[in-house]
Amino acid sequence: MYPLWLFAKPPSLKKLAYEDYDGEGSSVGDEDGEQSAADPAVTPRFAFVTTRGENGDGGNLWSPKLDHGIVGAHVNELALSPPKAIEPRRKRNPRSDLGGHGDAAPESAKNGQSAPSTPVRAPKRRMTKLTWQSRASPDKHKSSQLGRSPSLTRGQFDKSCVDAASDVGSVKSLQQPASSSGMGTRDSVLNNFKSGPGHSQKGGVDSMPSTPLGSRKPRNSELNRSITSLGSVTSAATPRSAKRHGGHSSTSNALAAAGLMSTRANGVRALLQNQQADQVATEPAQFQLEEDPNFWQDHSVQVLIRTRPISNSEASQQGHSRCVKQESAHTITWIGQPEARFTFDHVAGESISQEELFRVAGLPMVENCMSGYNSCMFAYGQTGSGKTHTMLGDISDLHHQPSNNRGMTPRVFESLFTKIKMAEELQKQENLRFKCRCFFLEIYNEQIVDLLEPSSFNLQMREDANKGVYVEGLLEVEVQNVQDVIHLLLLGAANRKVAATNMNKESSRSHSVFTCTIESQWESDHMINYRFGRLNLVDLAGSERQRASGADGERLKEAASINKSLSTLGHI
Ligand SMILES: Nc1ncnc2c1ncn2[C@@H]1O[C@H](COP(=O)(O)OP(=O)(O)OP(=O)(O)O)[C@@H](O)[C@H]1O
Repeated sequence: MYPLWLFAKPPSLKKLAYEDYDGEGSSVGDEDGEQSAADPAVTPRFAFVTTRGENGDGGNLWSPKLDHGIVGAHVNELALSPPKAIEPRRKRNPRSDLGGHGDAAPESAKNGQSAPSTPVRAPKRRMTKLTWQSRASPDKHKSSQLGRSPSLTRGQFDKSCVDAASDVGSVKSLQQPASSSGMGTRDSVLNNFKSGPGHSQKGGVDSMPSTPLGSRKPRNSELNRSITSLGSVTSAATPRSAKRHGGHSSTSNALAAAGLMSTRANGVRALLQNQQADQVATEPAQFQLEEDPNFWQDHSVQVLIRTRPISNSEASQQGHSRCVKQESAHTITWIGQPEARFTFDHVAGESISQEELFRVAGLPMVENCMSGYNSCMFAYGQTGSGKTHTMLGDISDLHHQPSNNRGMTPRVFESLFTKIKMAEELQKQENLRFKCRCFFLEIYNEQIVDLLEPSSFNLQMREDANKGVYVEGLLEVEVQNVQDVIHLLLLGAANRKVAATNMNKESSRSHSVFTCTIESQWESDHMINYRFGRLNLVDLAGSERQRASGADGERLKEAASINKSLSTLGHI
């Protein structure tokens, strides 16, 4: 099951919302049936969501249809973080906290089997951190009457959390069949949802009306059209009424902002006339991202939204004013009509540095992987929103003069090898040794290509009783230090398919996956102990609308493949 997410599309906010409305766990779409939803079958641990700081045709959140509440988000990055489906770290043997090497694991663990000595418990399931709140909606009353909560839930990810319960320290555990965590999990998620907004740990659902589920069933046409062309994420999440009356906002310049929104809905025009828009400072308020280790221990999956700054060209075309404002470290508000507030686990403002982001999202993953937990971080979002910037960043001179703009991946490995060195030093007497192996692949036009050996293309995925799901013929390289990883990153980045589009002059045309298997062994009580953890860093290709990106010919074919595979993510 593990690699399936490579082809998958993280659920948009809309999908998350509709998933709960639907209440059946089946695929759903909007009235155009362009998008589907299902639980992602991976064990995502941390989710990024980033947004373009641009307010043109490809906005990032959709204006809600009043009687549906929130529709969706063109969420830009989803990255996943450490599994918490396991015994809380604070209860473990102190030695394991140094690198997680205190638990005696049997010899059988060597071949990728879980160490039975590690207790596993179901993860704490929590309600949404993705919520939507309507304020100053002229139809607020109507909305309540309809009894549809506009709140969003990230409950789908909870399934992954439960899956994560079984992936303690082993590759094998990642390979469970999807069915092993099927409806029961979803049911629990829905039950949680049904139990009301009070279960939300953070976020603005308090004022939400209670929500009867199942108010929206998927139609056949919706299901059939779930595989969509590029840009459908936006259009799928745009209410039909908005589409009908929307269109390009001629005055979208005024809304250029680091934000999440649809510029296609009437609300945008209304917004332009709204004096509130003037209140939005050109310089957004800044909030500190929380570095709260306990939070990570208690929650398996996190969604972080990152807003990128407006680029010079956007500023010259659209101006500097913003249409969203950040109200806290967890909420971001679109100042439209109706005003809409979105809540995430973390909101990273446009001023956040790569270093800060790494400390919040990357560091916990490193620690987790060293302790034998599988972790995954992936970036999802619209083209040009900053996924590659976040995941890879500036890796031009990493050997000699690392740039402050280097992204998550190089930082994760810098930290990993520093920690490995320390742990090996600390547990010298136990003869602790780490071994790391990496592969780097891309999925381009629905084909798997080895980025470290580009002559190997159209690689096949296989399933094996021992190895689980794997890509046949993929080169896996042992790395001993951060320089080795940098070498692989540079090699892979050079081989990755990139092309210029109207929306991004270096647009990734493929999904890339950098995976490192971290294996450790040490001796204690006359036994050899083994531990495995896997770290997946994924930079998905961006969703785009053909009209906005200007893709044609080969670019258009790529775009269709990208969108198809992103949509497929929703089926897993
Ligand atoms: N947080 C940021 N700060 C400064 N510049 C950024 C930031 N995020 C993105 N950018 C810049 O925006 C441009 C587009 O970013 P990037 O290529 O990472 O987008 P993307 O989401 O990966 O797009 P695609 O899906 O088309 O590959 C790049 O020039 C990048 O340097």
